[in-house]
Amino acid sequence: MNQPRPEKNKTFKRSAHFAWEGVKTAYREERNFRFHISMTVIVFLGSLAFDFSPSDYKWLLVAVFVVIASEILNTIIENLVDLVIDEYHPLAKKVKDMSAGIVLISAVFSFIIGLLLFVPKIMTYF
Ligand SMILES: Nc1ncnc2c1ncn2[C@@H]1O[C@H](COP(=O)(O)OP(=O)(O)OP(=O)(O)O)[C@@H](O)[C@H]1O
Repeated sequence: MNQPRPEKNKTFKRSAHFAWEGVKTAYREERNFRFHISMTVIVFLGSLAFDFSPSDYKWLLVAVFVVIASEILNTIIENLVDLVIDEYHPLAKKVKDMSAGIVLISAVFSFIIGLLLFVPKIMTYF
């Protein structure tokens, strides 16, 4: 398992390549990440049915990126905990639960933004 540490990325292109690899890994391995990406697509397609202003789209982007970024952060923390310890430990539980809490809080934030954006637009149809 012990392999020499890979060389540090020397170019922006190489760094971007490995960063993209990380995003692809999160997509492949994390069901919740795929769920949030699907929700993002649905929300943006849904927004086309309404008269969204540039400011509305700005908030939509913030809501979407907050959830996706916190999902990646949660995945990083879970993997790091598993790397350090593979048996039950109360601290590992604390760290993983708090990490999941980040996702929960950002999902609630995004849900509220979604309600504030979509509900008034939907109401105009009634
Ligand atoms: N090493 C550990 N020691 C103590 N509790 C743990 C440990 N690993 C996981 N847990 C508990 O199990 C829960 C689920 O952990 P797990 O790593 O399976 O995350 P997950 O359910 O796969 O999360 P996600 O759905 O975000 O991928 C944690 O929130 C924590 O309460």
